[in-house]
Amino acid sequence: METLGRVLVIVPTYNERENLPLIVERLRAAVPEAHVLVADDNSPDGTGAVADDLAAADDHVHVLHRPGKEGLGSAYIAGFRWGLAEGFDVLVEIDADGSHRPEELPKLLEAVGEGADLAIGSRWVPGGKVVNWPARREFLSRGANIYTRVMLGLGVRDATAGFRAYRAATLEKIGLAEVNSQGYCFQVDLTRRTVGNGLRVVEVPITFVERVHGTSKMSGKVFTEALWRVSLWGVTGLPGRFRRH
Ligand SMILES: Nc1nc2c(ncn2[C@@H]2O[C@H](COP(=O)(O)OP(=O)(O)O[C@H]3O[C@H](CO)[C@@H](O)[C@H](O)[C@@H]3O)[C@@H](O)[C@H]2O)c(=O)[nH]1
Repeated sequence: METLGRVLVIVPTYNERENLPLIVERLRAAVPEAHVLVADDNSPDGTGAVADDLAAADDHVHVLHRPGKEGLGSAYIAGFRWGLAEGFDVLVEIDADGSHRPEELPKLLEAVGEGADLAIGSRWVPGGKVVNWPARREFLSRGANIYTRVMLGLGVRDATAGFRAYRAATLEKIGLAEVNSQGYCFQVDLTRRTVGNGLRVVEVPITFVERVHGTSKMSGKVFTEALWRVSLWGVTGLPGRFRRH
C-alpha cells in the first residue's frame, strides 16, 4: 500500500451545533494524523462559533466561514479549494451528523492507498447497510441510485453517497471550476466526472446511521435539482464527454 500523504477531512455544516463536537472528536480519534476543515454557512444556531472553539483548542482543526447557506456542493468546493491550496494529498467528505462513522474512514483511506482515485463509502454494495432510516428515505435513496444508474451508466451503486475520499489529483483533473450543482446531486456530478475521466472508483461497504440530533437538509428543492440534472446529464451525453485528456 502506498503512503497517502496529508489527509484533510471536510465537514460541511448547517445548524449542526450539537453534532459538530462529537464528529470532530471521533474523527480525531479515528485518524489522528488527519486535519479537519469545518465549512460552515453562517448557521443560525451558532455552529460557526462552536467550530471556532474547536479550532482554538486543536491545531488540526480549521474553519471556513461562508456568508450564508449556499448548498452542500458549494461548501465542498470551497473546502476542496482550501485543501488543494494548502497542499493536502487526500480530501475526504463526511456529514457532520454522525450518519457516516469516522471509525470507517480508515477503510476508505486504505482503498485510496491501494489505488483508488475515489473511494466511496457505499450503502448499496454487499456488506453496506443503513440503520434507523425511515422507509421513505431508503426508498428515495435506492430509487435515486437506480435512476442514476439507468440514466448515466456509471457502474456505481451509491452515486449519491456523501462519505468519500478523493486523491487531490482526482479533484484537479475533473474540472471543479465547471461544477455548479448545489444539493446532493453534487455527489452524482463528481462521480460522473471521475468515471468520465477514466479514473478508478472503488465502493467500500459502510453502515449509514440516521442522525440523532438536528434535522436533514433534504428538501423538495434538493430533490428536484437532482432529478432534472441527472435527466439532463443522461440525455445530453455519456460520462466520456467530460474527459479532459
Ligand atoms: N455548509 C453547508 N452544509 C450543508 C448544507 N446543506 C447540508 N449541509 C451539511 O451537509 C451534511 C449532509 O446534510 P444532511 O441534511 O444531514 O444530509 P442527509 O439528508 O442525511 O443526506 C445524506 O444522504 C444524501 C443522499 O444519499 C447524501 O447525498 C448526503 O451527502 C448525505 O450523506 C450535514 O453535515 C449538513 O449540515 C449547506 O447548504 N451548507
